[in-house]
Amino acid sequence: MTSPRRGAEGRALGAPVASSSSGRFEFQSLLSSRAPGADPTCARLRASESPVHRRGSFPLPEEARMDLNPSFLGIALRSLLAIDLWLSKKLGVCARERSAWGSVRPLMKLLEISGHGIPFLLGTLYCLSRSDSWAGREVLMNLLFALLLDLLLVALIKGLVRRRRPAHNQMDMFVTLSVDKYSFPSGHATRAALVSRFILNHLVLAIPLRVLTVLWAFLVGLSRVMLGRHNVTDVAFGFLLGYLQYSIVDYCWLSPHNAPLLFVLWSQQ
Ligand SMILES: CC(C)=CCC/C(C)=C/COP(=O)(O)O
Repeated sequence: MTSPRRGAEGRALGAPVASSSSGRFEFQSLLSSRAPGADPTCARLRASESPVHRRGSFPLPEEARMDLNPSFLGIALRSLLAIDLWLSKKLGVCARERSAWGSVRPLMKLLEISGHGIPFLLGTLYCLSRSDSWAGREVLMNLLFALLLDLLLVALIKGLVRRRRPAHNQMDMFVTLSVDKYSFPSGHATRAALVSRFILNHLVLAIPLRVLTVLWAFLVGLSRVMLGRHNVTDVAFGFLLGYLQYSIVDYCWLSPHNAPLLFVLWSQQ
């Protein structure tokens, strides 16, 4: 086995793990591409920049490890991305009418509408206008705040990340915003996680209804991938974001005590 000191010299480190049969092919190729011989310009720069080299010695093993870490992270991220794309394509079985599960597409589109922002916003506004109790108004006001916060955060992240929707997606969605051409994170998944956590915390429901609420959120997320709208990671991150958004709403909970003006104004409508 190569000693760490010898490993830090570059080429020599890669050589002993050259065999792909040893199961270390990627590791070896990673080291080779990092080796001074692989890129002479880079090698010169790295050698002259290294404080250890200036002292006329070899880099310490720790330094070599730090140098390699970003590449391991890069490889891990690229692998995750490749798995994500492969799995998302495999699961996109309702992306088109003639896809393998094309006949289930209408059901998936129903789930899509059930998690859309418009029915939730209109429904909350309607209930607010009909509510005659302060307690009910307080919960609905916070639900409205949660839905608006969700739209804002998702639009912000989609605009920043700008990940394209999967190539197999058919862009035939019901009312979208301009950022909805991007897919990360899934707005349906954030809303499903946020609303279901909100419902579970503020409505007194029998166990079967609580289970149904969680199942609905899960199915909304799954339908995004099956319809080919999203990759798996868009939905997974969406669930996480929606879950965290509820914590923000809970922390900033609006009440007649901390936002009296809002409640007075609304009751005068
Ligand atoms: C127009 C309004 C009020 C909301 C847009 C809702 C929408 C279309 C979100 C996109 O969801 P995905 O990111 O899951 O595709």
